[in-house]
Amino acid sequence: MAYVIVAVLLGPWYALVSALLCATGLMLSWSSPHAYPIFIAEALWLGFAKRRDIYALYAGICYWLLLGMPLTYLYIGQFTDLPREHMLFAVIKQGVNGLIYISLGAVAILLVPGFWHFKGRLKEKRRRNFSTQLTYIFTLLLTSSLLISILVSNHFFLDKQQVLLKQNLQDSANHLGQATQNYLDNHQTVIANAAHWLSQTGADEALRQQLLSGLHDRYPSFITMLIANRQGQLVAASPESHMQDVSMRDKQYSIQDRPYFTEALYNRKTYLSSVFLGRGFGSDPIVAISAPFYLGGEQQAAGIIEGSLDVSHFISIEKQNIDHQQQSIVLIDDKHKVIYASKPLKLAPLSEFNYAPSGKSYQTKLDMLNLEDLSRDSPEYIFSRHRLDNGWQLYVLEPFSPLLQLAQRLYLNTFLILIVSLLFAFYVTKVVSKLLTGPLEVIASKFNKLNKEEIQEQLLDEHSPLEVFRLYQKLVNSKQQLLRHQLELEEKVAIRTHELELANAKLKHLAEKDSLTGLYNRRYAEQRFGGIQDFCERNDQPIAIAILDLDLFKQVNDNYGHEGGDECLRAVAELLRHHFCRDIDIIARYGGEEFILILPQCNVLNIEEHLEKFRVKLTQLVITCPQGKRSFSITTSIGAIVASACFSENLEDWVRQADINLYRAKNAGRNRISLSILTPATETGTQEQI
Ligand SMILES: Nc1nc2c(ncn2[C@@H]2O[C@H](COP(=O)(O)OP(=O)(O)OP(=O)(O)O)[C@@H](O)[C@H]2O)c(=O)[nH]1
Repeated sequence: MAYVIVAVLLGPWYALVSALLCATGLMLSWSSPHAYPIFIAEALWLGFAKRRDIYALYAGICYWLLLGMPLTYLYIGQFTDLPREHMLFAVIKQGVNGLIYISLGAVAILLVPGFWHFKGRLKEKRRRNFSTQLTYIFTLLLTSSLLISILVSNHFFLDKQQVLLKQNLQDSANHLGQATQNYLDNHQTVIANAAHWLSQTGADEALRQQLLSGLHDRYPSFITMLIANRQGQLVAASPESHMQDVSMRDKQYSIQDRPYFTEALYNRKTYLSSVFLGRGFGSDPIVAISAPFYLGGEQQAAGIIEGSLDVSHFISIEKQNIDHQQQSIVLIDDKHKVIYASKPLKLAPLSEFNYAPSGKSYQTKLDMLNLEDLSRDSPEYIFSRHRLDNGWQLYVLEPFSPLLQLAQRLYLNTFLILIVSLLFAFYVTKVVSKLLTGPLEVIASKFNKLNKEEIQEQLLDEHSPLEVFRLYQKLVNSKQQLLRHQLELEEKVAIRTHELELANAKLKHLAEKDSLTGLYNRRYAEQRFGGIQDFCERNDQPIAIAILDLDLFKQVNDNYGHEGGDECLRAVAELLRHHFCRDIDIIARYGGEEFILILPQCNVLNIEEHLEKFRVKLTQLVITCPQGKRSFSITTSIGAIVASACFSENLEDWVRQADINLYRAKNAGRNRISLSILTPATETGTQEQI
């Protein structure tokens, strides 16, 4: 968890250091270096995944499936003694463990305040959509809670199974141990009673044989029985045929060297031997029970009676364990030699009972052993033992593999449940996020192009959450208000624009026109002349410029007042507008009682006539003074020139020439026209007047 958190918060290189420390700790605790490659690779993987802004859990799942589990498999196969059939389990367990600590680390990161997050080397953070975020959080919580709950319940279940198993084994060991004890005690009592009976009945050999055969019939667990005298010579045997076999084979046959003989005779007690191979009557593994008998009140024993227990008869003990058929038993004597062992164990009687303690690789408190040397494929057993009064031990063994298989099944189920749950989580989250974000997306897309009519329509269906519906209503209200404001604004702008246009027109009028006469002013005439001259020059056309100066205007003012003068100026202007009515002509008030006419593209031949007509019209014009209703007329002197447009681009040059003519006209007696047509020769300096 430590290096998962470091990888996500601080990036791959800090994670590498952290994983080194963590793996060292694990190595010291497990004495296994496998943590180094697996966890260092994992830390780097998670760190680099973070740089690509991949969620830790998704990166972790990929790591364990693609690298972590294969690496674990290789490691277990190469460097451990784990039986092959448990490898898959170990690999899955490691993968599940990996997912647990990654998901816990990822949950912890969710709780870490934002300012701890390392952003220095991070590539630009992608903005994730709601569905992706929801899927991750849902998957993370599901994975961590599911894994923890399943593993905790598995743990308790397996723990309970182990306790039950241990208890069963203990019960079986106690029960079967007690049964073995009773079995031995019974047979020892039989031999002791027989010895007592021999002591009572005296030395009649025929009677002894009869007793022995009768006893043997009643206790078939004895494979053979015998009675020997103090010298170790047989006096009776059962089956009786053994007696003839022995006497025929060796007249001097004696059992003096047998422990069951010496122990019983000299120590004068009922004796139970360890397991040994019989000789004389056969060569079966047997346990001898012997007891001394006495004759005629002698202190010394007169001989012994002995019964050889057939060790295979201990199967009767095993049969008592009918309820636990999976359990096996091993009965060993005080020298650790096998007296009896259940068939599946394949332990021969008299073999050394060697076993190695095992189970270190499993987290279990059960007592476990391995019957052979701890090698890969040797079966492991859980065991319990019972010590008998004579030092013998009864082991009850149960194979460990069913419990292990149960644990494996649980882990495999956990793994499968996890995968199914993840798929389910993806599906559910998609549905949920669609339920949540669908209406928002509809609102977002529709509001983009929403107009007033569309707002009235109901866009959201009845499944949309209340909060989203309220948001929708607020947006609709806002949009309606906005549209209202927009309309009001548009109206205001239209009014303002109209006012502005009027003001502009007024300004333009003021800037271009003469307020008294309504004609263009001098400034306008000067501005326009450049364009007109340029146009005519390119088309090689002449321009006529005429300056009109009203004659003796001062007298008009004097005689009729300024109102009369102004009215006169307005009347002249009106007449000018009517007479020079071509669109391209420019008529402007040049100053005081002076007017200028700019007449482009004029006909040189009839321009004078045109001016003359105006002059005559003016003389005929009757001007009525607004005050006093007196009428008068006026004349004008006109100085004009006609020249090619290339004469000059400055109006002043043209006006200067026209002024000269005006001066001439004034001097010549006023009310006349003085016109010059400037030819190229005259344009350079001299004038030619026509
Ligand atoms: N009423 C009125 N008089 C103006 C206006 N502008 C100039 N005047 C007068 O026009 C008169 C021009 O007189 P002058 O320049 O002496 O010339 P004139 O009396 O016309 O004599 P000649 O030009 O030599 O024929 C002056 O008395 C100016 O006051 C105007 O806008 N209105």
